[in-house]
Amino acid sequence: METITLTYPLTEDIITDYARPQVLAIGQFDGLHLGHASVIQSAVRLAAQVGLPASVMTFHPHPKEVMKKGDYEGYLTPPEEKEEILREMGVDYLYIVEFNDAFSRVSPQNFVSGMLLPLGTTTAVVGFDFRFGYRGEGHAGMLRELSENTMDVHTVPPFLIEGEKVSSSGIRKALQEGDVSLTNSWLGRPYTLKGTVMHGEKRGRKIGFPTANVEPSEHYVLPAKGVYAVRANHNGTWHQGVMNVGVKPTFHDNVLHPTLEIHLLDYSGDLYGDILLVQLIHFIREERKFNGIDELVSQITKDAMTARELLQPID
Ligand SMILES: Cc1cc2nc3c(=O)[nH]c(=O)nc-3n(C[C@H](O)[C@H](O)[C@H](O)COP(=O)(O)O)c2cc1C
Ligand SMILES: Nc1ncnc2c1ncn2[C@@H]1O[C@H](COP(=O)(O)OP(=O)(O)O)[C@@H](O)[C@H]1O
Repeated sequence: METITLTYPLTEDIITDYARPQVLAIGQFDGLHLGHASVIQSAVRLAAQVGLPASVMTFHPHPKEVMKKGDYEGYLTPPEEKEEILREMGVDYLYIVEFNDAFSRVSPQNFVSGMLLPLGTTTAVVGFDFRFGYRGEGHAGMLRELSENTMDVHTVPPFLIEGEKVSSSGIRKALQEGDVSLTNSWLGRPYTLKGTVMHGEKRGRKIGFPTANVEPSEHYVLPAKGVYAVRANHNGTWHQGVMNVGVKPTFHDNVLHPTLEIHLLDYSGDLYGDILLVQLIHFIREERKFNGIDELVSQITKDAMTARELLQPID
């Protein structure tokens, strides 16, 4: 898969290098959840049927981040992770359109005539609720007409789980409520965060539970405060672990921003400066204020046992 950053209007170089007949799935696709996967898989299937490349067009930064609407909570899948997932899905070209103030004002007509058609899009594949162009005035039903019938358009129906429409907003809400089970079932994989291990207060090792403090590498949607069973990948090896997302009320008052701390169950070594990929597997309990270190340690010991029981053995 090749990743290409696009700006509007397209440059002559981009058109020379990338204009070709292609099947293009278009969307924000934050989360790449099962609904998004069904749109992208439709594009990959259609492309294979007609012998054309399968492409995906997405937008970065997230429009809500740029428009500063105030309800922007972060990414479920930052660009790098999106790229990895799309590569595995068999996508040939990933176009990342730079979303900025000027792009937000491009009309639906100009998006089609200045972006989709010059790239050679023969078929556009979009979700049922796809909106595009200034103020989201464009919708799936307008794409064919705006292309003057030169583009085929496939609209993919909502993906339902137990009668509910899988959506990025539903996943964000579930994560912020600590509902790992719904999050992972709608994503079709465990929610994953990536970050670097930073120095903390050095208390963990003294109480028998060293915890790697993970500073997220991107502006992720953070899970609710609480304790989770996790799997963590360090240099290609998966470990079982138990993570606290919180403000450590036993030791601190008035901390605003939660930190992510992971105790790996069967590990000892130096992780500082290293990258961990952390998969949320189960929610265990809410964070609490304990009456002293002994109570906290006895609870963390129980949490570690619970995590061990909840996590499947790793092959
Ligand atoms: C599994 C687990 C559960 C935790 N639960 C709580 C909790 O409920 N309340 C709390 O104040 N701190 C909790 N902590 C955070 C500990 O207070 C923290 O790991 C310890 O103070 C070490 O901090 P340090 O890594 O900055 O040295 C938890 C930590 C772990 C690993
Ligand atoms: N099983 C383990 N799980 C997590 N970190 C570990 C483990 N064993 C050793 N470490 C190391 O210990 C550090 C955490 O120790 P801790 O005393 O909590 O210090 P800090 O407050 O700086 O996080 C980790 O960053 C890592 O380098």
